[in-house]
Amino acid sequence: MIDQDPRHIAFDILDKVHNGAFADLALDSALQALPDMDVRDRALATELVYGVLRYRGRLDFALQQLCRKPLAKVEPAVLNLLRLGCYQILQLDRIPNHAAVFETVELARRLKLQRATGFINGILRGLVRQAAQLPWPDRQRDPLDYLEHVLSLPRWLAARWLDEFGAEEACALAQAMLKPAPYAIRTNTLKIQREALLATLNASDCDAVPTRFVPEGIYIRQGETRHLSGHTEGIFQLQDQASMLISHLLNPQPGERILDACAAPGGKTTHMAALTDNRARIVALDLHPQRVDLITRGANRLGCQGIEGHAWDLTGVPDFLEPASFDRILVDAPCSGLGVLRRNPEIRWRRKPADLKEMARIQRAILGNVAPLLRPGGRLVYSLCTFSPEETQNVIRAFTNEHPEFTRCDLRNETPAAWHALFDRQGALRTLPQHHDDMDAFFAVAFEKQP
Ligand SMILES: C[S@@+](CC[C@H](N)C(=O)[O-])C[C@H]1O[C@@H](n2cnc3c(N)ncnc32)[C@H](O)[C@@H]1O
Repeated sequence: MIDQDPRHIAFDILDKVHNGAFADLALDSALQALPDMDVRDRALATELVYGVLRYRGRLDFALQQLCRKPLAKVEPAVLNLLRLGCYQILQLDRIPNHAAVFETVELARRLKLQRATGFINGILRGLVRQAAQLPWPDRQRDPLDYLEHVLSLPRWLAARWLDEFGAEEACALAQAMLKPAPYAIRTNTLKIQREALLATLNASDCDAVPTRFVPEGIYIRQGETRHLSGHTEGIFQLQDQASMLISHLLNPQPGERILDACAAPGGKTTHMAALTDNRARIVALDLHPQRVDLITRGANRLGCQGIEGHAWDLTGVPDFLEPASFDRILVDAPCSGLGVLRRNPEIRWRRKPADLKEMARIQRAILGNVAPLLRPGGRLVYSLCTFSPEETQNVIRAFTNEHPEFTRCDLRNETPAAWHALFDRQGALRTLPQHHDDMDAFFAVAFEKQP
């Protein structure tokens, strides 16, 4: 029988993440394999995985106060056990400290790490004794240390955010990125209207409210939707509100030919199909063939038509597509993902400073290769779930220098006044969770090609 202990499952997932897996995918597949697992145990396993990954910086600071050798020298499995125990002691009120210590040591035994049980027991018991006296850095005196050790950012990222936003904003952003992401869904307007879906959800166990900006968005404040038949029937799609804004900014129209350049898993492709009432022809490209399959499957579930998927690496010229043959192009580019740390908490530990320049290089190549495909007078939207200057303003500057036929649009001129707080002074979209209805941090800019 597979072990249904939530701490054991959390440990396994953290181990997989340490070896390169994505936490959300690894956790989903582990929990799917255990359909009979108690709902509270599933919630605890999820909380432990996401909590340890989000708070790792804070946990490691606390553990280092109790551990004589540098944590980097502790073997990874033992360190993950320590983090699991530490998270329960420092962050979870509902678990008594003695239970957190006992369960962690027991788990070490079950994992055949007997040799480390004394070490783990000593550190966690020391932590329980000293938790109230840990020397946390002071936010006013040392914001960089505070961002690193209290708000759990790797030091290079803490230093960047401090530089980009100033201490107060950097702390507000880092604090927001420690919270669980909101549970947002997009009404599939091909099948149902938002009011009707809200009524259905609220008549079940959910507490559902409309999103503030996007007309088809819904926040589920409490309850689950996965078990509802509506998911398999395709009446909604899990999607963040910021991500839903992007297809609106492209503004696709029925009868048009649209390129979704980096389309998988298809959240925005299927949204565009819905916005055009299935009357646009959408070419959806992605690097990985198996990810193109996700677009097709999503489109089938949601009843979307007119979508044609192809695998293509857009750092090369897509010579199978006619120049000037698209009315609109969306480049929802691969990026550093720093705007979605709440959803993919392992990203904060995986990203390295050099990644930002490398992502920018790919983004510039993709934009350069799709530019000739847009017809004169057509519209291109470049969007990202990040906000680093390398991937935003630097890429845009390089693109407009190399392509003077593209002019930037001020998105405030074409969107409802209620949305204007979402745009910067140049009219680019810049959402931040601490300011904008708890949305993910997205960036988007629109261009028009000279007629
Ligand atoms: C931000 S995700 C797209 C999300 C998608 N637009 C949605 O809303 O569901 C970026 C996508 O770009 C794809 N990608 C990465 N490198 C690429 C390349 N060189 N050419 C084409 N697609 C690429 C990735 O596989 C990934 O699916």
